[in-house]
Amino acid sequence: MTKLHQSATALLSRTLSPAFTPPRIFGLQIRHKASVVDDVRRFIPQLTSNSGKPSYEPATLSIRGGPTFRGNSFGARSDASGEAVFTTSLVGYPESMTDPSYRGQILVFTQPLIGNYGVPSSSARDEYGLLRYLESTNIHPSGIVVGDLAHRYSHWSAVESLSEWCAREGVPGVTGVDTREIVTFLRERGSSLANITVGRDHVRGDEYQDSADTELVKNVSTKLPYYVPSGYTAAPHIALIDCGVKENIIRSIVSRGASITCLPYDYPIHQMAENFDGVFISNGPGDPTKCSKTSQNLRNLMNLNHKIPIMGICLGHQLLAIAAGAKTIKMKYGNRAHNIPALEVDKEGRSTGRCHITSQNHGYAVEATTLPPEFCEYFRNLNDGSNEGIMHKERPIFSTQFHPEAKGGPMDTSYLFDVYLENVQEYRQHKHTQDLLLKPTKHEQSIPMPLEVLTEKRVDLEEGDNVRLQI
Ligand SMILES: NC(=O)CC[C@H](N)C(=O)O
Repeated sequence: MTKLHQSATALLSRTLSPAFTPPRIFGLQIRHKASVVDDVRRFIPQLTSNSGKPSYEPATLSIRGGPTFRGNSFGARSDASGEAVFTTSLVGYPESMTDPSYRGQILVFTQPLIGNYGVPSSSARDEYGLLRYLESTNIHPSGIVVGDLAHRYSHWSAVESLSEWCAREGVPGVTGVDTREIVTFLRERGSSLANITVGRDHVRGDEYQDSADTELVKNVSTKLPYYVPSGYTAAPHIALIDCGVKENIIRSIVSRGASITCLPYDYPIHQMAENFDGVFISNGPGDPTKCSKTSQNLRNLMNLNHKIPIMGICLGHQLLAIAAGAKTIKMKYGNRAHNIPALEVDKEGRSTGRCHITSQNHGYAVEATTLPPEFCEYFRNLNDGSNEGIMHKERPIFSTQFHPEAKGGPMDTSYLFDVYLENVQEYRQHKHTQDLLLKPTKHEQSIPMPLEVLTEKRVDLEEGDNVRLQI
């Protein structure tokens, strides 16, 4: 059993160490200043007209080389194009729609009634300054398809209807179509490009745009580093490579007592790693092979620093696997659901007997057979046998295809954040001991502040950025 497996087992039954009790004092964090990317062009086609008022007109969903489904529009009066994918999740449409990993896709919900509990505030923040209800500030799919849109909604947290929200965000929706038939087609044929047209029929010559052709990760990643404090003065400090991070990933880390600096997806982390106690790679949209800058930086990091703990989720998992030398494939129609069984396996690939119900949203997967000998599979999908996680056999490095931070659940695998922070704490103690041995006079306070280090070392920060990034 590796150390990671041992600590995972131990963590299932134990409570967190006092160092990780939730903080009580919280500093103001600056994510809202540094990470808002509203100057970035969304991947949606030109709006035909967008009054901000919901449109209820005849609308179509047409699949390239496949059928056209006629229904009615809701949300924005605009056309949309993108890869049509489906999710079988029963709840959590506001969270799914604000997951940056859906950027540029047309999202079909198989749960027939969508919108019945409305949409919560997109500006409410929690004690960490993180969005309280949503995974990012914007809707990311280019269009939404539902069987039966609920015009009336009821929930204590709702501030608007699904249709009003989509209209405000410039995202069109189609309702009144048979989503069972759409999904049957997508399962047979695989995820396909599709168009939504509002107020008119789809005509020959309407182009199908493939969001994979755009720089998806670049568009959703933070443009500048920003800092999210945990509230502790001497908290462990994590470098999070933001490929389109979901708010609840950040929350899952800071609520466990570590502070985070979120870095742009192409940040040369290997040049900076000694300033952090751990590295985290987030989820994100698109094909992982298109994000080669990030996987190259990770490869350099793993070559240079043999001890730093690393954890990745979803796209982060795929990028870590690529950095290690493995290959990824495009799946036929992907896995998007909140109830997918992932079996834990040991170094020899045998079941440990532990199976978790997991939340997922991905169209690519790591080919476990291509992993180098120093890595092994960590979890495996019990439905289709696809890879669900990898781990380094000796070093504190692991990643999962599923989402341990899933909101609103299932929470089965949230213990993996505890495993990661345990690794971080251990590494930090090791670094501290080394420091004392090498430089006995060094005091903890001399650890450079993230911003000092970032502004000093990052050459392409623009003048004045450090002013915006006051901590
Ligand atoms: N949720 C994610 O990070 C998705 C990863 C990747 N874009 C995929 O579809 O496989």
